Amino acid sequence: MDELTIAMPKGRIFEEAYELLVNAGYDLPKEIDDSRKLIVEAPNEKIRFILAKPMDVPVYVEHGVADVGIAGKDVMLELDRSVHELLDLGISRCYIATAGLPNTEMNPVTPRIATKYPRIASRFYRGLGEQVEIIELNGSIELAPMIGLADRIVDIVSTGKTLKENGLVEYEKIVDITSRLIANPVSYRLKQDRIQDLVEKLRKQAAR
Ligand SMILES: Nc1ncnc2c1ncn2[C@@H]1O[C@H](COP(=O)(O)OP(=O)(O)OP(=O)(O)O)[C@@H](O)[C@H]1O
Ligand SMILES: O=P(O)(O)OC[C@H]1O[C@H](OP(=O)(O)OP(=O)(O)O)[C@H](O)[C@@H]1O
Repeated sequence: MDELTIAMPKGRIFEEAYELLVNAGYDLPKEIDDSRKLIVEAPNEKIRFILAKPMDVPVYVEHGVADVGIAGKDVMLELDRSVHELLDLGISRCYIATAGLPNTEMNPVTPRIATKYPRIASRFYRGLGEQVEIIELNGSIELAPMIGLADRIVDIVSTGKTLKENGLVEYEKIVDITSRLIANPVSYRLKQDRIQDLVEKLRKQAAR
C-alpha cells in the first residue's frame, strides 16, 4: 500500500476535518490533535499528516509534497492553484460577503475595499463594472470601514457576530464556502486506489 501524505489545515477547520476522518474509519493518533508537532504519522493507515496554515494547503498539494489536502473554497478561489478538487466535505460552512457602515454609498470616484482576499474582491467588483482600489489586510478586516480606511470590506461571515458587534452591515453575498478535499494531479494518477478509497469514505460522511 502506498503511503499517503495529507495536508491538514491548522486552526478552525482542523477539528471538523479530524472528526470527519475518524468517523470515516481512519485510525488516527491522538497526538495529531494535541501536540505542537507539524508532521504526524498514522502508521496503522500508512498516512502522514502535514499540519499547515490554511492558506498554504493548496501550495503543498500543488507542489506534490502532499498528495491530498483539505482547504476552504475561499482559499481555492483566492489562490487558483493547479490542483484537483475532489469532494465538497460540507464542513466549516461560511460565506464571503461585502460589508460596511450602514446606509453609506461607496466613494463615487475610486471606492476602497479592504480584504484578505484581493483576487476574490477584484473579480467581484470587476463583475459589477466597478473600478476599486483594493487594500490588502491580514486580519481584523472589520476595522477598516470603522476607522475610515475603506468604504467596504470583503470578508468571511459565519455567525454575523463580528459585523454586528462592530456596527457594520452586510451589502452583497459573494459566494458560499465549505472545505474541499483537493489532490495533486500526479498523485491522483499514481495513487488512484488510495485516493479514491479516501474519497468514497469521506463522501459517505460528508453526505450525512
Ligand atoms: N468565521 C470564519 N472565519 C474565517 N474562516 C472561517 C470561518 N468559518 C469557517 N472558516 C474557514 O476556515 C478557514 C480559516 O481558518 P482559520 O481562521 O483557522 O485560518 P486563518 O484565518 O488563516 O488563521 P490565522 O489567523 O491562523 O491566519 C477559512 O479558509 C474558511 O474556509
Ligand atoms: O461571522 P462571524 O462568526 O463573526 O465570523 C467572521 C469573522 O471571523 C473571521 O475572523 P477571524 O476570527 O479569523 O479573525 P481575523 O480577523 O484575525 O481574520 C472573519 O474574518 C470575520 O472577521
